[in-house]
Amino acid sequence: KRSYKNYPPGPPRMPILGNILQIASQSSFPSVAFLNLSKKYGDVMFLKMGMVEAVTFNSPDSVHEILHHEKAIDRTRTMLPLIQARMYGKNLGLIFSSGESWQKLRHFTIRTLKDFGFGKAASMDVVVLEEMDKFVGYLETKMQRDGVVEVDGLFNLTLVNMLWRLVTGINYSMNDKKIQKLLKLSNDMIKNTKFSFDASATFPFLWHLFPSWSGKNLQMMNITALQEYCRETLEYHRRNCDYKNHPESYVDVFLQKIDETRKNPESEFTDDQLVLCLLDLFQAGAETSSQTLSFSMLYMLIHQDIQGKVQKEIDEVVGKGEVITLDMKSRLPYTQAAVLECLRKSMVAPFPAARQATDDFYFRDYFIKKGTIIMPNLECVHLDRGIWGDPHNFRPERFLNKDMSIDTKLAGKMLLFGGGKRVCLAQSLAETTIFLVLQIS
Ligand code: HEM
Repeated sequence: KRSYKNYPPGPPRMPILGNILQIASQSSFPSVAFLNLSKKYGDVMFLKMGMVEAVTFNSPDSVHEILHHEKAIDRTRTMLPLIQARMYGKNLGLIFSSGESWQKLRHFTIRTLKDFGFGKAASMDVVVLEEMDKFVGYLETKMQRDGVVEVDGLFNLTLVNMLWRLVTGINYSMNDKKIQKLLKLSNDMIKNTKFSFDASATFPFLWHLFPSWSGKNLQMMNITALQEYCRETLEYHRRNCDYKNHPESYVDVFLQKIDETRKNPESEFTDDQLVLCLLDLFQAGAETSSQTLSFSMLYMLIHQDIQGKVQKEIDEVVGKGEVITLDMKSRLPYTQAAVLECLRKSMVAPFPAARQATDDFYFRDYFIKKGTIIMPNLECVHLDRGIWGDPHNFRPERFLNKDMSIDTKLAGKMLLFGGGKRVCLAQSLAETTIFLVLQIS
């Protein structure tokens, strides 16, 4: 029998279910449920969800500390069958991989994408403006034809195109049926994976025993289709591009690396790794930014007065017939503040992909056992009264100093992109595209 001595406090556990019912009774959003429970049990809280043992962190200090903790860097691939299947049962890719292989691939990916203009003002301006041109054209046609557009997922393709031009060199049209289907599959997959209550995580044996009921069949179908698409992309480049002499994208440089290291059985650069890196960039890149933009659009629609102030500032700075570019950012402080407030309020990923304790350790006076799932609740930071005063209000002015400069200290308190060594590798790209896309829309 497990002894829970010195573990962080938490609600009493029921046999088999653990704390699932207590969590579900609080809210269908785990981040809100954890925050509510933490008011009674403390900011660092032990929870059992079926077979999963987790520690959640629900205050800005504890979240910050655990994100940077050296024993909480690894992800949880080994215990989640869905993630295992996604990674062909190996330690592959960028999001769920760990150890030296993850470190090398992360480093390679950041460096290579930067070489192709990732996050650089001049190249991002061009890519974003071209894609937004296509987007606006698509919107106009759709409005003329149907009279309405659905905002959910509206930005997905535009954002994938911005990213995919750097990653693969491919540029899809807004009406491309194949990419639309893949985006839908990816979207469905993310929506169907609710970590805390997902049978694949909490009761893996149910997932295997009842593949249809538990959603296993559907998830596996989606994941296989996405993996195949990434493999086709790789093969297309191998057959049709002069990647050896003129690499024109991340995929081309990766293929060069595969060739260079082919004789080394320990090499990180393999076909499966490239498939997983593409899959990770595709899934992480499309959904998060797109959801953030959809929410931002909603906030702007609800707060017409703020939208009016943003428009006025843009009209004063950007001349007639001129297009907005990143170098104008410093002359648009109110607009910057409004974008920051949109980012603070939208919080589309309240939990980073879960991490796992690599070893036994003590956090404050609490014992955390090797293998425990680590769940920092990022949302609690964005809702903290101590930091924001009135966190539930939409108020861009909070980010402005008296002299209309941005309060960078306050902006730095946001944790939308996680933190520590596993911080989102595309933070600057995401912030840049969101700033430009919002202003152009
Ligand atoms: C608004 C947009 C975005 C948000 C809110 C977001 C948020 C996050 C968060 C919270 C994490 C986990 C960090 C941690 O564990 O501390 C993460 C990781 C990651 N994100 Fe993003 N992200 C966004 C856009 C993107 C884009 C555009 C890409 C693609 C280029 C991307 C690629 C990744 C990858 C590959 C990781 C895994 C990094 C690692 O484990 O080393 N993200 N992101």
